[in-house]
Amino acid sequence: MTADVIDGKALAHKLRGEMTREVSQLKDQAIFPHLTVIIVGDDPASKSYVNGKKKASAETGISSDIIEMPSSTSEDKLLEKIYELNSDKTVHGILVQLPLPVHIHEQRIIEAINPDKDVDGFHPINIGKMMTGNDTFLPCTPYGIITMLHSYGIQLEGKHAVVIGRSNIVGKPVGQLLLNEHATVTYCHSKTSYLTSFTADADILIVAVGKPNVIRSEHIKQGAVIIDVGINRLNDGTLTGDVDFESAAEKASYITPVPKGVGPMTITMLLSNTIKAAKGLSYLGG
Ligand SMILES: Nc1nc(=O)c2c([nH]1)NC[C@@H]1CN(c3ccc(C(=O)N[C@@H](CCC(=O)O)C(=O)O)cc3)C=[N+]21
Repeated sequence: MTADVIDGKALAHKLRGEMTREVSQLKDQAIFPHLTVIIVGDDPASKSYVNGKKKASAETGISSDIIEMPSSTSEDKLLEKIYELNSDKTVHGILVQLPLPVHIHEQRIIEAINPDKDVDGFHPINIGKMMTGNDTFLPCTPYGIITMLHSYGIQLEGKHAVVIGRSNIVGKPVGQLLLNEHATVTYCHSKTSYLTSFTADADILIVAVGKPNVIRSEHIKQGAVIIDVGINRLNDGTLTGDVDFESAAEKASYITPVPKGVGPMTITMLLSNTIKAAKGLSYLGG
């Protein structure tokens, strides 16, 4: 068997086309969706992601601005900026690019963002709503993964979904969303013993480790769906995932590539959340 390749880029393109039409309708009602991205420091990878977000926003008719702050910025200074954006009625979405410099307490920053503008879906109020299955801003990468699976008609109900990785931005929330879709979910991580005993039973395998080639053909079940969330930049500049694509594709039924898999979907769901914010989702009003 050779897997069907899930084309995240093409799906992202299609969804962005639909969003472009929605944004233009909002503009007719004098609503101008606007996203503000804050980037602290000058990590080249972060800068490149932020530029991707700006470009995708512009293509969809969403205006955006990037606030660049030096890596020496104090936590108080960053909080002040967030409070200012929280009360700015022209700003619908606020995204603080992660990771932040070590002297800034990440959780304190996330909690300072108005949950109604939290287009990353990282605020504890929004995480709580996601966990209880209520309408909210879903974290972009997990939301993109679920959207991909739905769009390819992949059944989740009753399936064994195995998530490798337990970060707050990918592993934990993607497992929760799969559970909400009635999958049976197993979380694996760096301390898991006998990893292959779990991966070999996975109908759906989500790999979010951050190391190339951690999953290969021998880890997976015939016909499994493989979602590769890894983004690893090799010394020669090429981008690669966490999965050995060639060998895994021989056994899988579906597989996502890197690049052009999960990455473009992440940005697309950020745009979707920004549109939702502009339409005025209220965490009190529901
Ligand atoms: N507050 C916050 N929110 C985030 O959503 C967030 C973040 N911080 N920090 C970093 C990660 C990473 N991330 C990516 C988004 C798109 C691609 C993407 O589009 N990748 C392209 C390739 C891009 C390239 O070639 O560099 C692809 O996979 O095809 C990658 C990575 C969002 N993140």
